[in-house]
Amino acid sequence: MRAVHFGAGNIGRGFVGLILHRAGYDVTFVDVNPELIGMLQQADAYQVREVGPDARIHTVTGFTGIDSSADPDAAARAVAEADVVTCAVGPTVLRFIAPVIRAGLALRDGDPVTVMACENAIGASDTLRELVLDGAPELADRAVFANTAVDRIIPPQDPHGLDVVVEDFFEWSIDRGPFAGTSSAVAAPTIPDAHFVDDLAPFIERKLFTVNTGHATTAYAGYAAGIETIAEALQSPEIRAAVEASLADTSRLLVAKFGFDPDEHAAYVARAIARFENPALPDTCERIGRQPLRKLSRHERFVQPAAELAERGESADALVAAYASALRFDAESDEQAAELQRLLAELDPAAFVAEVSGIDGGPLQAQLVGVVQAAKG
Ligand SMILES: NC(=O)c1ccc[n+]([C@@H]2O[C@H](COP(=O)([O-])OP(=O)(O)OC[C@H]3O[C@@H](n4cnc5c(N)ncnc54)[C@H](O)[C@@H]3O)[C@@H](O)[C@H]2O)c1
Ligand SMILES: O=P(O)(O)OC[C@@H](O)[C@@H](O)[C@H](O)[C@H](O)CO
Repeated sequence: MRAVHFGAGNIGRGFVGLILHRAGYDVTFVDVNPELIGMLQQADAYQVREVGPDARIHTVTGFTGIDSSADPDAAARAVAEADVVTCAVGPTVLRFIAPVIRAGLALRDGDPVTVMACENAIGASDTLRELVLDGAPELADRAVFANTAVDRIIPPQDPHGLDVVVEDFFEWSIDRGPFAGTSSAVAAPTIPDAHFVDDLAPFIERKLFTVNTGHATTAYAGYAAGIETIAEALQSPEIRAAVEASLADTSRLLVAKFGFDPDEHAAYVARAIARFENPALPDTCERIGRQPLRKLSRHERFVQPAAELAERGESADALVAAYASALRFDAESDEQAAELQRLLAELDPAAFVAEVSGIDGGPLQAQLVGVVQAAKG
C-alpha cells in the first residue's frame, strides 16, 4: 500500500508518516524544501524518539521524497497511484497543494483515493476538497475527503536531520461519515493507531479549544513576558492562572455543547496542561504563537469559542484577555506578526476586529474593540 503525504515537517515525519508506516504503508513525502527531500531520498530510515513517561523509539523505513516545486508532475503521478493522500502543511498552504492533488486525480484510473488533511483547523479536508475541485468538479468521484483531528506536540527540530523528538502522547481521530452510507461507498483505510468516529465535531473542537487554546494562551502571555519556552511560562503563577481561566471558558462551552462528562473533561484539561509542562519537550512560545493572524481569525482557538459563549449570554473574559495578549506578538521570524502589528497600527479598532477576527456586531464585538483600542495605546 502506498501513501502520499504532503509536508514532511514535524507532524509529517513525527506523526502521520510514522502512523502510516506502522499501518503498513510505504510513504512518499512531498515537500517544497529541497534539503529535506534530498535527505528523505538518501536515507533508508529515520527515528521518532518520544519523550515522557511512556516514551518509546520508533524507526520509520520504506519512504521516499518528491520535491513538488522542482517536479510537480512526479508529485501528481504519485497521487494518481496512491491508496491514501494526507497532508500536514498548515491551513494557509492547502491552496498551494490543491493544484498538485487535482493534477493527480486527473491522471487517476482506479478506485477513489482517500484524502485526509491533518491540520489544526475545523473541516480542513472539506476546505482542501473545495480547493481541489475548484474548476474540476468532474473529479469529485475520484477521491473521498475525510476530516480529521490530530494531536501530538512536536517542538522545533534540527532542520539538518530527519529524526524527530515528539511527546509520548498522540491521538488521530478520523470522520467515518465519508466512508459510509451507500453500497458503492469506499472502504475506510485500515490505520490501527487512528480511531474512526461517527461525529468528528466533539473531537476536533475539544482538541482545538483545549490543547490549542491553552497552548496559545500560554505562548502569547509567555512571549509578552519575555519567556522563551512553554514549560517555563507555565511556572509563572499569573500565566498559569490565565491559561486555567481560558480553559475554564472553553470547558463551559464544550461541556454544554457536547455533553461531555464534567469530570472527564476536567481530566482532559489537566492532561493538556501537564503535556505543555513536559520538561523534556523544548517547545517555544514563538512556535506556539506562530501565524497570529490565523490564530486570531473567526473560527480559531480564541474567537470561535468566545463568540459561541457570547451568543449563549455567557462571559468569555479570559479568552478576550488571551486575545489581548496575542496582540503583543511581534516575533521577527514571523511574517504574520509583522502584518498583525501593521494592521494594529493602521486600522481603527472596529475595522481591525472585523478584518482580522470576522466580528462585526454581536455581543463580543465591544469587548474585542476595547482590547484592540487599549493595545493601540
Ligand atoms: N507540530 C505540532 O505540534 C502539531 C501538532 C498537531 C497538528 N499540527 C498541524 O500540522 C500542520 C503542520 O505543522 P508542523 O508543525 O508539522 O509544521 P512544519 O513547518 O514542521 O511542517 C510543514 C511542512 O510543510 C512543507 N510545505 C510548505 N509548503 C508546502 C507545499 N506547497 N507543498 C508541500 N509541502 C509544503 C514545509 O516545507 C514543511 O516541511 C499544521 O497545520 C499544524 O497546525 C502541528
Ligand atoms: O500548529 P498551530 O500553529 O496551529 O498551533 C501551535 C501548537 O498549539 C500546535 O502545533 C500543538 O503543538 C498541536 O496542535 C498539539 O497537537
